[in-house]
Amino acid sequence: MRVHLGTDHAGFEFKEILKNHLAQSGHDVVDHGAHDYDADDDYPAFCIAAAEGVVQDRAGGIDALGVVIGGSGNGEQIAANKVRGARAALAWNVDTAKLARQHNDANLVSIGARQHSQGEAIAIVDAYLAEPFTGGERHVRRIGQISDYESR
Ligand SMILES: O=C[C@H](O)[C@H](O)[C@H](O)COP(=O)(O)O
Repeated sequence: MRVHLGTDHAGFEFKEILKNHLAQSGHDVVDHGAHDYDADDDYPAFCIAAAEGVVQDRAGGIDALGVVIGGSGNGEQIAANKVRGARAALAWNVDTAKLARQHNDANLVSIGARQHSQGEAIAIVDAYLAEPFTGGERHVRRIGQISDYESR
């Protein structure tokens, strides 16, 4: 699977670790930055670029998901969700990561790197990437309602 990554300084160290982990797991990783540590950088552009990559890939039939990372994951989720077609979920444990795929078909997950040990955060991302959308009628209906609003 292709995995698009975006982070600010707060998630930079974890992003570098995650990038290696995902590559070793066989994923095709696209790093949208930050490419260098800068304590004054801003998360929106990195997260928007990651979300655009996911949406464009999926529209082209490529199996892709995204991970946006920051201190809390809050701003990163907000920024990613400004991209039309993005559904970014803030996951704060393995269960919420799985539910983001099962119920929401979330095409990005947002991680607060300051909220977890690196091992916990990797487990959250792995759980998110591995979990399929159930395709349940009620979930499809609800996601459709959000998409309808987005396209109006
Ligand atoms: O929601 C935003 C993220 O958590 C940012 O990573 C965080 O606000 C960065 O904080 P600071 O600039 O104080 O390192």
